[in-house]
Amino acid sequence: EKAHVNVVIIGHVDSGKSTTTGHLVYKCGGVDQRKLEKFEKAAAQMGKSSFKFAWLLDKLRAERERGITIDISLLKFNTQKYSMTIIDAPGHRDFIKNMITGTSQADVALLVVSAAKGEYEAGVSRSGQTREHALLAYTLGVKQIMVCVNKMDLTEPPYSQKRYDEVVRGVKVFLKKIGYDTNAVPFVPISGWTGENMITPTQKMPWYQGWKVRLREGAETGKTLLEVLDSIKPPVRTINKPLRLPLQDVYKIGVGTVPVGKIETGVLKPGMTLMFSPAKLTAEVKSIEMHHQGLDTALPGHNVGFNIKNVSVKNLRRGDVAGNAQHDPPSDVRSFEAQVIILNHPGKIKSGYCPVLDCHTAHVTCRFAELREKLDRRTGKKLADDPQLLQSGDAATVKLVPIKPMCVESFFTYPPLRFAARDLKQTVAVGVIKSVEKEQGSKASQKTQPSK
Ligand SMILES: Nc1nc2c(ncn2[C@@H]2O[C@H](COP(=O)(O)OP(=O)(O)OP(=O)(O)O)[C@@H](O)[C@H]2O)c(=O)[nH]1
Repeated sequence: EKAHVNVVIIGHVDSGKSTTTGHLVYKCGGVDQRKLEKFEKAAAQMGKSSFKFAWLLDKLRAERERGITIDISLLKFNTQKYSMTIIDAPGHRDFIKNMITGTSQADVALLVVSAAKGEYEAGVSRSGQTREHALLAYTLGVKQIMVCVNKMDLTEPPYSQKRYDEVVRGVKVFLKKIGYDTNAVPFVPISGWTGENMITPTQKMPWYQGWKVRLREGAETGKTLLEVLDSIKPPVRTINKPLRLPLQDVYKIGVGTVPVGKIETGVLKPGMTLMFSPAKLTAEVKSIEMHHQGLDTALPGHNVGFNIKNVSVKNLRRGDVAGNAQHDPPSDVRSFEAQVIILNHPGKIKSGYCPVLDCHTAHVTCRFAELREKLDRRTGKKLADDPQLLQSGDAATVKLVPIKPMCVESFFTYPPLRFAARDLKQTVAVGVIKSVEKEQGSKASQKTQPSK
């Protein structure tokens, strides 16, 4: 079986995320041929002069949202080495909440940047989303990123090396500032629309020698996007940890209740008794499904749906976390200590500030109960105790208190669980949780430093 990778597609509005993704899914995809033919026919009947990949993706999204199937596998494609599930991340500002939820589940990010005249500039401008998405991805722990420089057919002149170099230079500068090792970040010039360098190499950009082309001795062109995706490092899965499965959604299918989500740590098996937090419910797993197939064992990274007994769909919701009732079950927290970086806040933040926290799949308002330490953003060293105020650019250790029950874990014990704080329709802070004070009063704390 191929290793499983979750990839989040990020980038400015209209950079071509849907087109590029639709193209990959169409050519390498997890969609069966009959369905594709149906869509192609429908497109032709609607008088579309050509088959649009973005349109295909919309249709697939709609099918998924109708909730007939219990998993979210429709947006899936295969490279030679990996089975990739695409996590949707709409580029519109108001949808950034979804993007955070998506990113917090991703193993790798694919940043789509348009090279078309004016579009690259808009994307990296102050109001553009290119930087914000990349910064969020990094802070939420997605340390592998690849960049496709899209719409190369629209540069002036078309397929311009000069324009490509300009875009790569600009993107490298801000990726480096964010913290990415830009020597390890592949860049691929593509057209998601006409297909150059997506699946097959092109002669239209002979100047493109690609990323680590030495791996392909004698190659005349660089790696295609598909080859680059194939060359990512497989994600490290925390299989030996207790189970943590944040719920993405809960469906009622027939008489059953079917929660859906991605396993972050541990293993899920039929017959297991689960504990849900903060719902404080237990239930037995009847069956597990992924990509329409039954599973005996589901592992970290798997996006699964599972059938449970004797729990009504009303009692569970997105943001709940499932764990093994017999092995360090999840529990809600009274408070937690977090290391945060303030990104965008027009004024000063004082204790008592209440943004909404997006952590794994939960969205819960949390109070900045105490500002404990101000830190050096780069080194993490303490600059001052008990700061009165925090503002954009500051890093700090704070105590947070959720205003309603919420299950979170320390980043050190459960690295995939990261968070972002939102207010005023923007991301005001991002961070990792250092320790939690569980509802029963037991304090779980780790003194180690966050791994980079
Ligand atoms: N010529 C050309 N057009 C493209 C290319 N990629 C995307 N487009 C067009 O650019 C527009 C935006 O593409 P989308 O794929 O919808 O962009 P998106 O990033 O998913 O947009 P949002 O979901 O709104 O953030 C559409 O009209 C596409 O047909 C490309 O490589 N070449």
